[in-house]
Amino acid sequence: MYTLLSGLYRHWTRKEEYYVIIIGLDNAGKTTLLERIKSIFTGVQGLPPEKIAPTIGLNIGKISLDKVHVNFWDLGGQLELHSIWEKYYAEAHAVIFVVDSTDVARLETVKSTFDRVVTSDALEGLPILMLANKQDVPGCLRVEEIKEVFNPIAVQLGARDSKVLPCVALTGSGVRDAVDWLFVRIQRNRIHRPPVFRE
Ligand SMILES: Nc1nc2c(ncn2[C@@H]2O[C@H](COP(=O)(O)OP(=O)(O)OP(=O)(O)O)[C@@H](O)[C@H]2O)c(=O)[nH]1
Ligand SMILES: [Mg+2]
Repeated sequence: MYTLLSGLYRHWTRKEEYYVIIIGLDNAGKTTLLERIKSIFTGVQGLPPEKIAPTIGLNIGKISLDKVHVNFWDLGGQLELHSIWEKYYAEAHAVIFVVDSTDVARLETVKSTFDRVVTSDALEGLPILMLANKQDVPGCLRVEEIKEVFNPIAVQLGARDSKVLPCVALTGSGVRDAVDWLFVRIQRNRIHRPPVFRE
């Protein structure tokens, strides 16, 4: 009886955890986004933008939504760091791919990088959210223009959930919508990539 009750108690009180990787080229605004997510969802002020340096290793953030923990892994975007991303794919439940909407010169590099990400076997079926960041900068690529560029690649996305959303990581505009969109999709995809359960 005791075993049954303690088993039920453990079942009820265990916490579900999901992992989201934040990737994209260097300077896209990934760490700024992570700090903004922390500020919005934990109420604890994240690092101010002027204190954020280029990421070499990994930055971690954790938020709770409806008693579910969502962990964010923000990885460095410099080209020589891209091979490290793959080490996190197997444990990820979703991908946020951040694009610098002002960086027209590197669109081809963004395309080939995104192409490698969406065709990676380890990420197959996972929700992918592309964030068109820095929408506050006059003259930047608008979401519709970015969608046009990435539509040919999106064909390879198959039946998985994917979306392009605008955001301004610097001010937080669009960040809540982005996380809300992702949260619904990772839960919807839980049969294919179940959460981690923590006691
Ligand atoms: N105007 C504007 N600038 C932004 C925005 N988000 C980030 N930035 C700036 O872009 C620069 C790079 O931001 P980071 O967050 O360090 O970029 P990152 O993608 O983490 O870069 P790596 O760690 O090198 O991969 C910083 O100067 C930020 O202040 C935004 O929404 N608007
Ligand atoms: Mg960074």
